[in-house]
Amino acid sequence: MTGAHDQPLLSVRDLSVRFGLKGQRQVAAVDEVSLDIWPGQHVALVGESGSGKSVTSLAVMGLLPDRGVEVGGEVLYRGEDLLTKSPKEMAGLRGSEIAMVFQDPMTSLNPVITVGVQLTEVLLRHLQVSKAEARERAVELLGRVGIPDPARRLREYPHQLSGGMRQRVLIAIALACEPKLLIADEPTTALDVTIQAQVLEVLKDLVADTDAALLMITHDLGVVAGLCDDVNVMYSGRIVESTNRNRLFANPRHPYTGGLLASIPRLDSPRGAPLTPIPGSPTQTLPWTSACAFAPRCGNRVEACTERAPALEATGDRDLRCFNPLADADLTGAAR
Ligand SMILES: Nc1ncnc2c1ncn2[C@@H]1O[C@H](COP(=O)(O)OP(=O)(O)OP(=O)(O)O)[C@@H](O)[C@H]1O
Repeated sequence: MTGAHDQPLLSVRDLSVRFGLKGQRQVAAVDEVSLDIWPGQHVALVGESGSGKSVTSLAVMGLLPDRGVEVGGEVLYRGEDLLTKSPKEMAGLRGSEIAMVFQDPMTSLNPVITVGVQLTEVLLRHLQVSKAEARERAVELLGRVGIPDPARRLREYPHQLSGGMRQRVLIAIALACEPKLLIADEPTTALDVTIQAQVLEVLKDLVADTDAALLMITHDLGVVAGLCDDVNVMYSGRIVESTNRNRLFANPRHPYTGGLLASIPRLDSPRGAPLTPIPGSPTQTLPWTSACAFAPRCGNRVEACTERAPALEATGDRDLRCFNPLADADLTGAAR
């Protein structure tokens, strides 16, 4: 593997993940997904529940189940395809090169092992350090993620910590070995709104301190705003719009992106102004094979949308999968 900055750190090429046995009905959870993350870059994968974000991250981490799943395409990490690595090789990369923070700290942390043991375990497995050095580093890490009295907290069990603290512990564990790539899957969804902001701040600082690249997986474009350089919007397993954050926020072109943006609360909107939800639900999708999956919910729908699938096309300042995109800064087109 090379360490050069002349290639993306992670390059996902035409990834597809199908659940179900061959020859039987298969569900395409992820299809035609391509994205690049350069060293130190922060990239978001955004979409509603069930759009395939988590499955994409599990494929990158080599954590999909062995059976009943068919994975296609390439996941190039520093130019080497992770999909061809053995489970042992992937276990070696996880934690040291690529780490992940999951949504729910209660299920990611082992409830019967102290926080200290869980944190030092990672350090001992991946770094050439003694037990005493690992403990010292664990105390330092807990301090860095803003946990008061870290030496005492190390002796505690996950249930003795608040939700926000548990999520900070998970961030500390993920960044313990200074991975080059951190994948954060809805890291603040399970937390109260005020705690969410604090935890995001901790994550942002630590990622910046360690110069890690970040893949942020979220349904919330608000989370993306202060954190990510590039944004990939996913709908029903495919990327529908992909561009730089500022362009996406100033001028969403896919009606689904427009809908996502219109549904986040804004500080500059008048008091009491209603939010505009995207009509329908993600269950109202059409198969991508013969239509645009978003068509049943789309206010910009034209005839072609239910006749054939739009391809993801480079349109100058972004990649877009849409027959009738929104005009400049038109946020109203998504809601009918
Ligand atoms: N083990 C599995 N077997 C069958 N289908 C699965 C499996 N895991 C996920 N799926 C399906 O894949 C699709 C994408 O799921 P995924 O969890 O990636 O969505 P998501 O966008 O991350 O949503 P959420 O935010 O709710 O986790 C869904 O339709 C889901 O039902």
